[in-house]
Amino acid sequence: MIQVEQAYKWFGKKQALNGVSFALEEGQIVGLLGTNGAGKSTLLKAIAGLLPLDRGTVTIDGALPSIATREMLAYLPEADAWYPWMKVGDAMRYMKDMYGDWNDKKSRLLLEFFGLKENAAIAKASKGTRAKVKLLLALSRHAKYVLLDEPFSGIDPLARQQIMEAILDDFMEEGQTIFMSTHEVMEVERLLDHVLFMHEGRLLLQGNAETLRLERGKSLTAIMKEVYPVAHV
Ligand SMILES: Nc1ncnc2c1ncn2[C@@H]1O[C@H](COP(=O)(O)OP(=O)(O)OP(=O)(O)O)[C@@H](O)[C@H]1O
Repeated sequence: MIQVEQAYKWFGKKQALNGVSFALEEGQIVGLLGTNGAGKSTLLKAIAGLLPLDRGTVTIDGALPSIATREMLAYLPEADAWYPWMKVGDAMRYMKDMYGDWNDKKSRLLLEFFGLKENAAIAKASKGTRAKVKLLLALSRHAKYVLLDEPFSGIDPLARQQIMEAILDDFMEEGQTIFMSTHEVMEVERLLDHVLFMHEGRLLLQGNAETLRLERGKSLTAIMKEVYPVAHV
């Protein structure tokens, strides 16, 4: 279980997290939805063990973020995570060397699914192709928790749908938890088991997706419009 309790983070005077608390059960697809600057990336980095909180705690299966918890987490960052000279195959080998849970068979299937070439230079690839490389690198690990920060950014809408369906049907592993940030609630609505709505460092609403839909008699997309201050949607 990923547990976040009373998380606070400041960057100078800017407060990025303002008392965020939640717990994520295993085996779920969780959406982290929110406005620009809501604190989504900051929260994911704190869980990934890349950014210390100023106050509060993150625990992963009861342990504070450390080298050991990083082994349990695959993290897809918003920024590119490879050296500029790397080809797709170099990035795959780099991740294989870094993480003992790299799954060669799955990485081959993902390579084929995304239509990527091992000898293609990543730096010269389109934004959408680079997003696919990042997804390949994150999903090829046999990690219990997969953190995806804006994973579909730059990928065209048609391909996004196919990728989401493939993640759900073919690439998500038993018991794995996928926690992903996105602005596109309508696109991911069908995928999500659980949802967190963030705004200006706070959680506005969170819960089981189906329960929220039943309680409020509307889609997550409509709920999102309802919970966010109009000027910021
Ligand atoms: N390294 C940093 N230095 C200074 N301010 C930062 C830093 N990282 C984040 N912030 C600020 O903290 C706030 C939260 O940023 P964060 O990137 O977590 O939001 P986000 O929800 O991921 O936004 P977006 O959807 O636009 O990517 C923003 O106001 C941002 O400008």
